[in-house]
Amino acid sequence: MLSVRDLRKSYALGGQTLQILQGVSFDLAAGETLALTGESGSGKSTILHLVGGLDRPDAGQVVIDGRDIGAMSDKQQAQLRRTTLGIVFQQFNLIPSLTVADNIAFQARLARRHDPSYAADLASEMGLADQLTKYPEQLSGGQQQRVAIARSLAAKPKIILADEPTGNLDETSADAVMAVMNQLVRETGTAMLMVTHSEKIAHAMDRRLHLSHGQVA
Ligand SMILES: Nc1ncnc2c1ncn2[C@@H]1O[C@H](COP(=O)(O)OP(=O)(O)OP(=O)(O)O)[C@@H](O)[C@H]1O
Repeated sequence: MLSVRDLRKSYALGGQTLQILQGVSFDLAAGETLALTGESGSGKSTILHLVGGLDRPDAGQVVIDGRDIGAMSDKQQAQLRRTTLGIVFQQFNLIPSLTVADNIAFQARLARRHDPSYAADLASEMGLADQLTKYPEQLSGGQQQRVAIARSLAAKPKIILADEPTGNLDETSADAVMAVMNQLVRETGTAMLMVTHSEKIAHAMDRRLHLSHGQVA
């Protein structure tokens, strides 16, 4: 479902070059869940951005569902993101002028896969049933995070890319949200690549990829 080969990425900072990824390779099978761990600054979010086509690598290859994203235009990558990927990043990127219900449906509508009853079920499993007519600014950070998770799942993607999706939640809510995410990805055969600092969450996933010094340790 996802194949990453020899991915390299550096950033220029104040006349210096920071080598962040120095040849990272891994695969993610359909339906598999993979935890991405490593110390702060090790390049975990950078990998998610490169896999999601939000940034381009210096070298290396990302193949999603058989398609090499490096060979695609920005427009083609955006199309692939809409149809194949569910993205939950640290900034939730909710649309302020849309209600919670419309935010949850947003990506599914773009992908022409909006299923109102599935979206409503997701909202209630995420504890958002009473929030559907509110706007993002009226929600807490943890509620906004759950809207972003529900939005990514509602579009029934093949792969979910998630960057610490429960980072803003207390432990009980985080456990509940992770349980729903794990159950749904298993039921629907969705693959998931998730950055986490939590041992408990990493442990509950099929496999772990630990980054250290720019490489898979
Ligand atoms: N656009 C950028 N320009 C310069 N440096 C950057 C840029 N984006 C990331 N970096 C640097 O690259 C390194 C890796 O960042 P990244 O966000 O991928 O780490 P991370 O493992 O996700 O960290 P955390 O666990 O703290 O979220 C960091 O040192 C960061 O400062």
